[in-house]
Amino acid sequence: MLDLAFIRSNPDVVKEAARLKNNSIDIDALLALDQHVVALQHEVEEARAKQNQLSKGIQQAAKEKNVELRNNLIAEGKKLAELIKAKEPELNQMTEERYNMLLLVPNIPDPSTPVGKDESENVPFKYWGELPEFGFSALDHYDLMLKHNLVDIERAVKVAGSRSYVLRGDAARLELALINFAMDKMARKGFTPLIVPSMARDFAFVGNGQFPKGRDQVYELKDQDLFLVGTAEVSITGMYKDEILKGEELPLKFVGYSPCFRQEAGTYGKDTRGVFRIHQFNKVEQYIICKADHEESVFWFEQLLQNAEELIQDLELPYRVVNVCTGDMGDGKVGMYDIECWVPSEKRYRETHSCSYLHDWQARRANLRYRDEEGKVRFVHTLNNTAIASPRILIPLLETHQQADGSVRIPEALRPFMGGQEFIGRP
Ligand SMILES: Nc1ncnc2c1ncn2[C@@H]1O[C@H](COS(=O)(=O)NC(=O)[C@@H](N)CO)[C@@H](O)[C@H]1O
Repeated sequence: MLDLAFIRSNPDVVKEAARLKNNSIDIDALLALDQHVVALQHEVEEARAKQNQLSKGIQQAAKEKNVELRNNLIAEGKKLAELIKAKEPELNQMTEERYNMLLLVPNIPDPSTPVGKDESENVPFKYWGELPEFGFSALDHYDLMLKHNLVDIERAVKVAGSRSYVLRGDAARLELALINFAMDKMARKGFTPLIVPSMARDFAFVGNGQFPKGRDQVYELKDQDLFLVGTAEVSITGMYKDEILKGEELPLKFVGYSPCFRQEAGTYGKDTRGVFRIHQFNKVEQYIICKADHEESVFWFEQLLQNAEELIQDLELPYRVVNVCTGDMGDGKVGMYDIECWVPSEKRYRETHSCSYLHDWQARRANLRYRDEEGKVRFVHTLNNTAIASPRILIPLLETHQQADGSVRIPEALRPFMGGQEFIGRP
């Protein structure tokens, strides 16, 4: 959410941001509604102030035994009370309507964000790693998993329906190893490990930006104010709601693990092979709460990217980084980098990480604040990036490290988390 004062004084900037982000919000309608609310608020406050004066007048008249004046003033007070009674419900209803519209206003993209209509216009700006030349007919991730009995989709579908899977044997161990590997590396970088709830209340989804838009991607628990998170980001954003953090304790640096749940509405028929796009997966999330300063946010934005790059380089996976364009980045972002790992079977890069900075757009929605060095209470800035998401990362990992004999080499960095094991599929 943007500051209403900012929208009032920069309507064209906000309209341009909405246009660039394919966001259909009507800023003129919002500002007209806002003017209506302000006028009505003023009317009700005026009436209230008059009422206070009147009650003083009534007391004074009573003291002076001036019955006629007292009766007139009481009658006037009654008229004011009726006016307030009539206007208040309308004021509350329009204030709610204005708030709901404010939730739909996108953040302003940084000038360095490429302008584009969709992901085809994201701009790759960094490549790392030699693309693998196999010299044998390489298998895709699903065939590799079937070959080594590492997955059971049929039985998972029996239990949980489409886009579900069972990881078996070394794939199950590999996923746990990757989670541990990521949590361990990030903890050594001073990020506080968290294991957060995968169920969260409505306010956490509104605060994070998943509600109201994107609600169709979220599983709801029947008859409770509880929903399944699609990312630990939602739970962490909700944790500090309404608190006032001390400036000196910022930045808060978290590495949060949680199972993640997504309806994947609108992706019917897309990425249906294997475990690329599923309803439930596990993710280790980097999350920063920092002071409200653009340079500080940009610093952490680059840090979060670098952390993820280090993790991927440790896994010896060729990748590229793309600067996500305005049409693909979503409402809340100021800037966004996706990391895409090379998937040999598809001969293209596929997304494995997503890194964003949002200034105070989430903080304003979730009421996340801090007291700055001047003692002023301000909204914080928030940022997030994937550290590891599995089984998505298993796809480039298994394919890239497959050997001629069909076994898969486990990267050095991962071996300590796999009991020192060097291969999958070798005795
Ligand atoms: N339906 C899905 N199935 C498997 N993996 C997924 C799915 N949705 C997202 N992911 C993985 O989770 C990563 C982060 O998801 S994201 O929506 O892009 N971004 C976030 O959730 C942010 N909180 C940063 O992690 C993706 O890059 C991808 O690796």
